[in-house]
Formats: sequence, structure tokens, C-alpha cells
Amino acid sequence: MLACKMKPLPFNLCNPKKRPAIINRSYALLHFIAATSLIFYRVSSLLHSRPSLPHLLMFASELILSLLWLLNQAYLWRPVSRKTFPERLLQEKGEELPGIDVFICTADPKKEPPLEVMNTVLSAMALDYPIGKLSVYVSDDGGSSSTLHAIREAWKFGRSWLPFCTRFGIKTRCPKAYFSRYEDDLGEKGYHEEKEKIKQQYKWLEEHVKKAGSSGGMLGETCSLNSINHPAHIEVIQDESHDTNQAKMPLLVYVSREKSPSSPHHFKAGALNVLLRVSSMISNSPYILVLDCDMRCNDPTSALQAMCFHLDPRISSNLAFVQFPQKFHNLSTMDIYDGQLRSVFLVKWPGMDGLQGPMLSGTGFYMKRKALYGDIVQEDTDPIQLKQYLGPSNELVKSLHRSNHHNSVNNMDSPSRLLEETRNLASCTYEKETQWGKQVGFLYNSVVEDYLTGFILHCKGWNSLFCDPPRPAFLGTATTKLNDTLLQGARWNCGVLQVALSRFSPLIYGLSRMSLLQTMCYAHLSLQPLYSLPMWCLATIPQLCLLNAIPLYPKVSDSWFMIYSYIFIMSQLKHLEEVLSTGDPMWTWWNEERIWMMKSVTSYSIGSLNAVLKFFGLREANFVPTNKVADDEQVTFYQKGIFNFQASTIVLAPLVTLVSLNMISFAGGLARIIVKGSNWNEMFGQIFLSFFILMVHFPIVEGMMFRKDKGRIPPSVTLFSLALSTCFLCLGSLILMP
Ligand SMILES: O=c1ccn([C@@H]2O[C@H](COP(=O)(O)OP(=O)(O)O[C@H]3O[C@H](CO)[C@@H](O)[C@H](O)[C@H]3O)[C@@H](O)[C@H]2O)c(=O)[nH]1
Ligand SMILES: [Mn+2]
Repeated sequence: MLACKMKPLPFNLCNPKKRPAIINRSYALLHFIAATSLIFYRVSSLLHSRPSLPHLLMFASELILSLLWLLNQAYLWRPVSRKTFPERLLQEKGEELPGIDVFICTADPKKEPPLEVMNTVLSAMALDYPIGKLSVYVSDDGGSSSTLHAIREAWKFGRSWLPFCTRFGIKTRCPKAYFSRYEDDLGEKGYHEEKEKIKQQYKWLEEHVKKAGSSGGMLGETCSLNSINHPAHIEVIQDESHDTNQAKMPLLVYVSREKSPSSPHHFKAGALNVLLRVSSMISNSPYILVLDCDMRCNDPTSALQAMCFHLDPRISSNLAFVQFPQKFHNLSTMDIYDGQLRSVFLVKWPGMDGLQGPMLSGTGFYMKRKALYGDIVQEDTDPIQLKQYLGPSNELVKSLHRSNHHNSVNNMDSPSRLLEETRNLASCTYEKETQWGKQVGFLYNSVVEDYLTGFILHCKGWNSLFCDPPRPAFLGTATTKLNDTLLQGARWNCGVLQVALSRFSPLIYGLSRMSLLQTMCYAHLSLQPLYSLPMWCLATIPQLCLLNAIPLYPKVSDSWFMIYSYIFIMSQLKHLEEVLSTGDPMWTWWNEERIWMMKSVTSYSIGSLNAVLKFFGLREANFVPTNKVADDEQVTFYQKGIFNFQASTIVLAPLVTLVSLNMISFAGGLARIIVKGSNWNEMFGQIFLSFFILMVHFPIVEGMMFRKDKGRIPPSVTLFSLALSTCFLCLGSLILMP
């Protein structure tokens, strides 16, 4: 009894979400029955008459949609939510908290302005964590002098910023966010004077960094250097003044790895692996927080919250990472492009959290360093074998068995030798003939390194956790332009399909290594680009047949029609229920329907095409960083919820072509029924489908015909697309002619 009372209170709690689970499972059961009978209907009708190509295509589409639907149910099976108690953790483990190395990646000073990177760095340095146990590393793949300059300035400003935050308990520790939005009224003595003082300091800094940015070039003197060709530059940011009265600061290290056009550099995964090695020489903390350069820390307690899991003896031994959701500071209420990725972070990840844990999501996760070193790094592994894995550095191998220590650079034995070693670890050639990117560190096989790395960790038996506290832990910049959204989606879909086409294909590789439900989640994401096939079919074939009076769906009076209606209506209602249950307004449902269909015929298709081309070696992998700067005009469109069609033709043309095609066939089909008196009963399904597509994509119709502003669809694209859709319909009709 006494022992029971003495038991320390847990640092975290996990609550199964019972009601959603019941709703999801009941819906899944009914929908499964309906979908199975629909397949039965198709098969039997194909057997009874000579199958035509349109019927076969419809059947194939329905099969793919059913498969993806089935895989998707795994996310909905066992959702949970979690809560942490950082105060309990501090009470019990305050003194023995482990070190954390924060990794921040940036690659392009034009798309990722140094001022923003600097803000992220400051917010990370100001995390609520013992200063001596926090180190921040910035990886600059662009090797840009203005980024380095901004980092140095960040350090100087941090000297006043950090004490200010701690003294007055400031919650918003990203200076830009604090000064631009955060209105507070801390009655504390001296607060307002201090705030004014530091505000002036920040204003000066902002102007200074912007000015330096506009004249900035590459590190080093030679102008032949550029973002894909430069030597390694590693700098521990320090104060020249050596004033011992100054406030203590977390360690801040700038790392620009060596790059040369002749060596592959593996994008962000490559950058993170360099940081892993370099940091192991300097602070070697057992935990790592990875942030994209735009993901500022919004809640300084996130580190403590993550430690509530990592230090919980009930779960810590198998726990690889704690993932926080990506949230964004620049979303509009309409969020027409679904920049918030609602279904991923509010439905899918909490769902996976009830299984083996959410997927790794690139940014905002606290990872155990050991998990990244792979199974090979054991107490008793032979050092020679270790070197085959990790490369020739003795120092790196030694670091594996060294418990973390915070090497304040000043009391290192020989800082210059250490920096020399880090440059070696950051060189282009270091990874040659090692297992980096294959079995060690972040993996290289896909441009979505996060998805693949997390998948392999789960396959090896590691778990992960999802932590979504009410105050967002991190806030990033969402894409606010149609073009950026669709091209970013294309890269992600290319990456996941690359995995599906590799030997790590989740359905094959995962099934024997993790639970069925967890495998289904990974398989769903990796096969998601396949949505493009049924979506292209459903937007063209029924329409073509409508024009030619070929029915593809049962008659309205037929009882099979009920099954189709049931499936359609129930999936819409289920989607609506899901939107409302995550606290979003009704219009989110409509917006998501639209952007999902738009993505399936653009992002998913382009991504699939790229992945297939890469599979056959016809195309190089690439990772063009997403734009994080927005001009006023673009922001105005986005804020008002108006589509901005200033986008590349490769994404616009398919959308406009499909919409025009639906317009023509809807009008044609309707006219035919009215004028020629063809069978309404038989063609209703197809008429409705075209109508639905046009309703959902009304903004495109508007952009083609009614808008005159800059964001409309260019008339050239409209004309081109009209011609294309007419050609398709004419040719198609010729082929279908009996
Ligand atoms: O060669 C490169 C390319 C990119 N990056 C950095 O990678 C981060 C993510 O790039 P971003 O352009 O913002 O891509 P997103 O599509 O927004 O990123 C999402 O998808 C990526 C791939 O799955 C993940 O790595 C990210 O964490 C996740 O936010 C940024 O900080 C970049 O600076 C590099 O360091 N080196
Ligand atoms: Mn990003």
C-alpha cells in the first residue's frame, strides 16, 4: 500500500480517443461492405457483357480507390492523445537533464532570408533548458556570407535577448514574432523600459542584417565559389570581448559543409549527417532537435515536454523520437491551399500514435542520437568495423562511447585541432565507402529523407510519439502560393513513391518487420501518388462517355445505384465529420476536397512521373527548397481566400484542361438529354459527376472566364487547354464510335 503511494507521478499520460475510434470503425465496416459489393457488381457486369475499355478503366479506378481507402483506415483505428507534466520532470530530474543539440538547416539565402534564419536560431537558443546543456548548430548549404553574418549578429543580440526572456518570463522567444504581434502587459518593474531598449536593439539588428544581406555573397574570397561549390567552413560563434560578466549562452556553431559539383551531396539528409558528425566532436549530446530554418520555437518548454517522454523509464528504451506537429504562423482563416496539412497532423499522426508512432516529419522532432547510428554501434563492436561504417575518423569512433559533455570551446585542449577534424568530417569525400545515408544517419534513398528514415527506424523496432500540446511548440511558414504548394507536393510525392519503388517498399519490407496497421499507414502514404490514376480517369472517361451517350453507372432506378450513392455520400459525410471533429469550420471540408483533387492531377501525377523517371535512371534526384518569402500581392490574394493562378504551365494546364473538358461534356450531355430526349435515368451518374467536379473547382471556372486581375488564369492557358480538351473529346469519340 505504502509502496503504491510512494510511486512517483508519471511525466506523461496517454489517453485513447474512444469516441472517434468507435465512429471510425463503424464507418469502416459499413463502407467496406458497400465497396466489396460494388466490386462484385463491376465484376459481374463485366462478365455478362463484352467489356469495353471505359468500363475496364472505371473498374481499375474503383479498385485503386478502394485499396487506398482500405490502407487509410489504419490511421483511424486507434487514435490517442497525450499530455506532459514538465514540472514533475524538473522536480525529479532537474539536475540530470541530458544535453540537446539543435540542428537548423538552411540552403538558399534568397528563398530563406538570413533574418528569418536568425530568428529561428535565437528562438532555439532561448529554449527553456539548462544553458550548459543546449547547443545550436546551423547548417548552411548555401555557404552564404550573409547567413553567417546574421548568425554572428544573432549571437550578440542573444546576449541581451536571452536574459530579457528569462527575467520577464517571455513566452514568445522568437524576437520578430514577439515585437510584431505579442502584446503583453507584464506589470513587473522595469519591464517596459527594458522592452523599449531591446526593441530598439532589434530594429537596428534587423536593418543591419537586411543591408548586409543585399550586398552578401559567398564565404571566402574567390568569386568562382557558389552554392554548389565551396569548401567547408565551421565556426564556433564566440564573443571577442572575453568579458566574464556577460550572461552565459548556449553554444552556437555555424557549419557550411564542403560542396563540389562532382560529389553528390544528398540535400537535407546530407546536411543533417554532417551536423551529426560535427556535433559529435563538440557537444555530442544524446538528443537532437531538428528544425527547418523557418520553424521557430514558439513554446520554450518543448524540450522539457519531449524529455517527459524520453526520460520516462516505461517507454524510453525503445523510443527513437518525439514528433511535434508542423504548425504555421502565416495561415489565413480560409487556408485555401490546406497549408496547415490538417489531416496529417490532426488525424493521421494521432492515429499512428496509437500504433507504433507517427512518421518522422522533417522538422520539430527530438531524436535520440543513438537511434541514428544504427545497430552496429554497440558497446562491443570492433573499432575497425565501426570505421567501415562511420568513416576513417578515430575521433568520431571515440565519441560514440563518450558520454555527452559540453565542450565549452574555450576549455578544449586544442580547439584548432578539433576544428580541423570537424572540417574533415564535413568534407565531400568523407562519406565515400561508408554506410552514411545507407545504414547510418538520415537516409539518402529518397528526397523525403524524413519519411524513409522514420520508416526504417520503425522497421528496426524503434517507437515514436506524437506530442501536440495546446500551445504550438514550433511555427513555420506555410506556402501561400498555388504554384509553391503544388510543386512542394510534387517533390513529396516523388519522394514517397521512390520509396514504394525501392526495396524498402512498405508493403513488402514493412510487413514482416512491423504490425499490419503500421505497415498500412506507411503503405498508404507511399502509394498516395497513385490517386492520380483514378482521378485522371474519373475526370475524363465518364465525361467522354456522357457525350457519346454511353452509360458507365447503373440507372437511378437500379438498386446498385444506391450503393454508389451510399459510398459517395458517406465518404463526404465522413470527411465532413472529421473536419468538424478537429475543430475546423465547414468550408475546410470543401476547400480540402478541391485542393486534394487539384493535387491528385498535378502534384501526384508530376511526382509519380519524376519517381518513375528516376527509377529508370532518366532523371536526377532534386530538392529545390520551398520559397519562404512572400510578396504583398501574393499575401493579399491568399489572405482573401482568392486563388492566385500565377503558376507554371505544367501545373495550370492539366487543371484547366480537365475543368474545360467537364464544362463541355456537362453542357453537351445535358443538351443531348433535353434536345434528343436521351435517357436521363441512365446518364444521371455521369451528369452528376461532371457537375460535382465543376462545383468543387468553381474558382478555376471563375479564373478562366470572369476574372480580370493579375491572379486570373492567363487567356493563353485557357485557349490552349480548351483546344486540348476538345481534341481529346473528338479523338475519344472517334475511337468509341461503334
Ligand atoms: O539541399 C538542401 C535542401 C534543403 N535543405 C533544407 O531543408 C529544409 C526543408 O526544406 P523546405 O524547402 O522547407 O522543404 P519542405 O517541403 O517545406 O519540407 C518538408 O519536407 C521535407 C522533405 O520531406 C522535410 O525535410 C522538411 O523537414 C519538411 O518540412 C529547409 O530548412 C532547407 O534549408 C537543405 O539543408 N539542403
Ligand atoms: Mn518548409
